[in-house]
Amino acid sequence: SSRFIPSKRYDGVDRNVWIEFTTLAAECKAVNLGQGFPDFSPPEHIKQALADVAAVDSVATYQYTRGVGHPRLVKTMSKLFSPLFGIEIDALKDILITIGGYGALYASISAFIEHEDEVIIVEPFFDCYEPMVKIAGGIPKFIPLKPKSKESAGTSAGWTLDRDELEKMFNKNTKAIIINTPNNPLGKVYSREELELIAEMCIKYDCLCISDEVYEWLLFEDNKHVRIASLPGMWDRTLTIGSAGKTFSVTGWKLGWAIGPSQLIKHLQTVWQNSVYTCPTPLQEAVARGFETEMSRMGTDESYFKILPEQLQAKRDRMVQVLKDFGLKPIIPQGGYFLIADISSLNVDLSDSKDSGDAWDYRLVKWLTRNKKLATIPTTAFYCKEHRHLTEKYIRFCFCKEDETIEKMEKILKEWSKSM
Ligand SMILES: Cc1ncc(COP(=O)(O)O)c(CNOCC(=O)O)c1O
Repeated sequence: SSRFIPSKRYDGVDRNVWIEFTTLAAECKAVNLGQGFPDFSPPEHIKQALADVAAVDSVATYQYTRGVGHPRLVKTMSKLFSPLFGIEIDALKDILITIGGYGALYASISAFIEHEDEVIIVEPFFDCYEPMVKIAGGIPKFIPLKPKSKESAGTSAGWTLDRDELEKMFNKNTKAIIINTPNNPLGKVYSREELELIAEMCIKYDCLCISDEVYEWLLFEDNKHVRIASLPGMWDRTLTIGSAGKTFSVTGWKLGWAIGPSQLIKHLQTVWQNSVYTCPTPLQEAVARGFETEMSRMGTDESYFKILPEQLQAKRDRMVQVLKDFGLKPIIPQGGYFLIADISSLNVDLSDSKDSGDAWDYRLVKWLTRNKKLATIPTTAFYCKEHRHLTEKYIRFCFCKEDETIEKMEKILKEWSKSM
């Protein structure tokens, strides 16, 4: 009956690109280069850690643990991350453990964004930032990364923010800016200089920085991950988002965190104790042991934080070659799980009326999934409506996949090029 009218705060955020395209990929039994999850196994030690935890019938791992973070996990994380942030991280006050990076984004935005607060979102952006800001009553303001020239368009490093354009976004109503490095879907890794510019604006306009760093270990070539929270004047105004899923290739464990100063984190802890309250104990215990193992092998050839990026870089290069051989123009990513490719050379007849209202890339991705059994993700999902024209001719590929999966993609494209 019309009596049960849903709360207005969720108006307009019902459509979700992950549900739409993951469902379609499954229905079509397509090769899934869409949703960002590894189709290969996690490192032995993290699997063993969960097995060890499950094998011991102890109250400590089958019942509730500390609501805002399992003691063993936050203690290990404060040891691991303090030198990386260049500050003494208090295990109990400066960390909130959440349900995935999503949960940390939700807690950060819910804790600090309210009616009429403006939040600057750098595009392309991980799609949940916009609805989370709107649900909190905030006003998202979008600024796109852009290639300065045709040549620089070919790598994610070439897509940058213009200083004047960025400064124009800030005003007295600006409450926060959300950045993501390494970026999804572009694969851009912000340089220290680029982060210093953003830091300068945050300090000048006295606003928060939410820095989504879930791909913090996945950098290629000699790219270095710079944590904006470690820059002068930024620790006190930055919430850094992390993900165990992306750190240990266990996306299904859905465990993440926010790291920041206690005067900010205490408000995220308030959001958490009034919403989800606590996260799964066994997974937190397993991730704690995973971090302990990695700390004991940091910087060695056995470090997963060395092995995984090397594996992904090789997969990236393989996929780039396959796409170039097929006449597409991939943007070479500096880090992360993804790349976007200019597919305007594909003159596919998309007169399929079913999806006529959608952007071109939405229709093309549906066509590819249905007709070529190749699942990808449209990049306009990572842009606001007004800026969709900037990347309507790009689609996103995930290369965090088994070599066999990339070979299947190669086969499909080779078959296709024969019939062209
Ligand atoms: C930038 C970013 N932040 C946060 C998250 C969420 O992390 P978690 O899975 O830990 O909640 C993700 C996970 N993305 O996976 C979906 C996809 O892009 O295919 C992410 O990419």
